[in-house]
Amino acid sequence: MHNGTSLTQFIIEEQRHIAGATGDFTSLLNDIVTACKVISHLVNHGALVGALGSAGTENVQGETQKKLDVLSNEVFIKSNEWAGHLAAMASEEMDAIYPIPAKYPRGKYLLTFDPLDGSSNIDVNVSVGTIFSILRCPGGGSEPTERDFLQAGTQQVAAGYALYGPSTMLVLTTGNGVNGFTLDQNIGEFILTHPRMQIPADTSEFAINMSNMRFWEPPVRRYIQECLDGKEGPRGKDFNMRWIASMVAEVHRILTRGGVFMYPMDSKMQAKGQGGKLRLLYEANPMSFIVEQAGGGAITGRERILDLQPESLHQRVPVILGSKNEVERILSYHQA
Ligand SMILES: O=P(O)(O)OC[C@H]1O[C@](O)(COP(=O)(O)O)[C@@H](O)[C@@H]1O
Ligand SMILES: [Mg+2]
Ligand SMILES: [Mg+2]
Repeated sequence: MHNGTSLTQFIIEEQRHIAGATGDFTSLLNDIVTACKVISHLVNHGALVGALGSAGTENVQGETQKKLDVLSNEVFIKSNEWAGHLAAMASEEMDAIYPIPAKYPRGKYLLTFDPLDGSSNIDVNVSVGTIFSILRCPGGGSEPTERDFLQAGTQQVAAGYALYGPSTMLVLTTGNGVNGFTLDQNIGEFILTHPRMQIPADTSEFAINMSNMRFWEPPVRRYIQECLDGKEGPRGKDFNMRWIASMVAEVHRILTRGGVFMYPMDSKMQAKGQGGKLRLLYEANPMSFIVEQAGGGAITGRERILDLQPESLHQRVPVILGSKNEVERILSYHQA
């Protein structure tokens, strides 16, 4: 595929290599893309469309929802519930699964999504995103259940994210590499600008929320300390640090120039009985699929994320992903 190809064209081409894919998959992806375009408009217009501030409600994770969390969730539901490709959806902002209402036909796919990622950055005009993952519904989709969503990340048919930054981009994998598209606001179409994205195996850049340092496990503390020791330390080279607090923006930086992103397990979360910060089904799994398809690695610290068997819809896991050699080094520190 050459630069300048539209996303619509690209999706039709991609469908050709997916076993059993019919037009359903193509138009499902197009509906998701439409939802991201609408959310991009809301993000870009912020206060002008009343999209800033708190919604005054809490989601199942006990987090205060932002207006844009709720608005983006509604946009995703409205764009994807009517066309007959889905059996059900699941979202960060909805406690239970959302079976497609009886007034619409049901289809063979399941969609999980984080409608607005990086919510703490909305009101300060820093890049945010949307993350999504597509699964097949066991049993064809007539009576979908929560259990149907609890599939290992290796079962994903496709995954992607939209990044609402200086430009709006969409990055997608269907298991055949990773491609990035930029929204041409003039024609309202995503255009292929970043074909076959690859993550460099080595890096000198790490991303972690340092304010949690005193709660980290020894392997993570050792890895970060060695990065901070730089040239004078065992790594023999200096490292730079970044933390945007929007997972989508961190992963996009890593896809573009390498790096390692870490939201590891820590004693504060353990004390709360929490399995991590980020959610397996609609953050860790789709991002791990994309990162692995771009030549990187994605682990919990001790295991490959895509091999995990999900136990619940909003399950949280530790996430360490990015440049392959760094991720393998961090894995070895956990195994040591
Ligand atoms: O506030 P912290 O500890 O920096 O955490 C930031 C992390 O939390 C998240 O914002 C969680 O995602 P949501 O905004 O979708 O809830 C990630 O995007 C980001 O990596
Ligand atoms: Mg998120
Ligand atoms: Mg979110």
